[in-house]
Amino acid sequence: MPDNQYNPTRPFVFINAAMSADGKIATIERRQTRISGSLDFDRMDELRASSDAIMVGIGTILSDNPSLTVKSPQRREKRRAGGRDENPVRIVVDSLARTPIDADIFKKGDGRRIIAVSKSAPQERVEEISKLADIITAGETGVELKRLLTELKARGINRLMVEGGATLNWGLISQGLVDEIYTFIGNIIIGGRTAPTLADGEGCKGGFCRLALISCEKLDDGILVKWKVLN
Ligand SMILES: NC(=O)c1ccc[n+]([C@@H]2O[C@H](COP(=O)([O-])OP(=O)(O)OC[C@H]3O[C@@H](n4cnc5c(N)ncnc54)[C@H](O)[C@@H]3O)[C@@H](O)[C@H]2O)c1
Ligand SMILES: Nc1nc(=O)c(N)c(NC[C@H](O)[C@H](O)[C@H](O)COP(=O)(O)O)[nH]1
Repeated sequence: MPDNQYNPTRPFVFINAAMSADGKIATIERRQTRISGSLDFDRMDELRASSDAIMVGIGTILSDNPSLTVKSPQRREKRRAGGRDENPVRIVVDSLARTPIDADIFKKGDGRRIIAVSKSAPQERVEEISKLADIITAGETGVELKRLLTELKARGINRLMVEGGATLNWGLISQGLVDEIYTFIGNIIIGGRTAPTLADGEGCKGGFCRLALISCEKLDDGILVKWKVLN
């Protein structure tokens, strides 16, 4: 799998997501729904194990409370044998430092965590979280994603997996900061006008983000589609 080590300013960035046949990644209540089958979860685990870091938005932490750990003991062992932590660095884009201190990303698994905040984050929350994670401050009110990625590259992160959600995906795609997108499309319809999709945010007003198809294959009871982002 390619790494854009030729890009000196940011890591190779790919988004991995599961969506329903109607393009939703969760319900209107933003409740997590099982879309993937076991083969897709295993593929996702391999992607986690092959990445230097995994990034999510605070919305995903608050609704799903993911641990973002590598599940397979063999894959964790392989990472350790290669001199790396058994889990990739876990990163939350969290402008106001709202990540709960009892979140599973802190409670489960070994490895480093980074919480990316803005200058508007309350100081006492930042201090509390800094006991559990490194803090990167980038931006005045929201996290400046381009600056954050530059900082991550400087810290040795060359391959970054993004696991949503809809707002963070949009932020990265709309700023031309994504190299590839992998979507598992499952055999359910979720529906709902306000249910999150792969990319929400403001939406394109002109100039759409163009993609080139890398591959498309049947997996579990759905399909896995891989795209290269042309920008
Ligand atoms: N099916 C899947 O593969 C999958 C994966 C992850 C999440 N989800 C779903 O996505 C939903 C969460 O998505 P969401 O859109 O509510 O939240 P999100 O996870 O995308 O987090 C968005 C938040 O990140 C913060 N942020 C700071 N700076 C930002 C910037 N520059 N750009 C974008 N965001 C920035 C903001 O507080 C923003 O509200 C949940 O329902 C979850 O279940 C599904
Ligand atoms: N790939 C994927 N398929 C799904 O069917 C689904 N519902 C999610 N939802 C996103 C969720 O936030 C995480 O991807 C993990 O599924 C959480 O579990 P972890 O404790 O981190 O392993 N993701």
